[in-house]
Amino acid sequence: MVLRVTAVRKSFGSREVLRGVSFEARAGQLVGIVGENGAGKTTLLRILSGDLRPDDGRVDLLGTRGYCPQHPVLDEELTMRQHLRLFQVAYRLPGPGRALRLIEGLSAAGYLDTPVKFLSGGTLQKLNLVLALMHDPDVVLLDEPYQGFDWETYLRFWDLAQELRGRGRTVIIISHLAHDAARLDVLHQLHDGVLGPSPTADTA
Ligand SMILES: Nc1ncnc2c1ncn2[C@@H]1O[C@H](COP(=O)(O)OP(=O)(O)OP(=O)(O)O)[C@@H](O)[C@H]1O
Repeated sequence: MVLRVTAVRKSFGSREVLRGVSFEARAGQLVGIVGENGAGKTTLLRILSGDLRPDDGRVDLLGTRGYCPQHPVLDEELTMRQHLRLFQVAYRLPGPGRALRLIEGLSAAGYLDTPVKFLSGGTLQKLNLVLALMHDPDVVLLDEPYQGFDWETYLRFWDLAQELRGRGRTVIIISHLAHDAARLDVLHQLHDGVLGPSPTADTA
């Protein structure tokens, strides 16, 4: 098991958002987590990424992780290429090759030298996604990764997800839409602070 989440609890003040979330994911699995607005999906993903500590419970994760947050954390003044360089150093990668191939695959190479403040929402999201994938992590945590993508890019995203899966990566995708169920191996629904099978999932 690459990822094991056991009885994770998290409250904000008196609001109990996660009330004992448990699930497991294997290498080469595409796992979806859906739930209504405010259900706690982002909170759960932040805990999996190590960005937020749970009040109780544990997360066991083998290998490296890549996190694509819902709201990109980028420097407005820097270009795409400068961001890739910063993350290349942070991840200790020998070169930008994989990042540039990902950018190319998402049809964003034309914006490499554009400062982030001038990028469209969809292009910004492409950069956000590439920063999570460029070190080819074992576990990929994606918070609504295709928001703002046009249809072509949305399809390319799913090709990319399948490619990661084929190479044994574990991909956790948060969405508030259940219509991607058929593309996933497992679909969980976060409801009332716990995970259950989604009523629309038939692929588990
Ligand atoms: N840092 C925080 N401080 C206080 N409350 C928070 C904090 N982060 C999240 N919450 C609350 O926790 C609840 C779950 O929020 P979260 O963002 O995890 O939901 P979500 O399922 O991702 O929602 P959406 O689909 O709208 O993105 C919400 O009621 C939110 O207001």
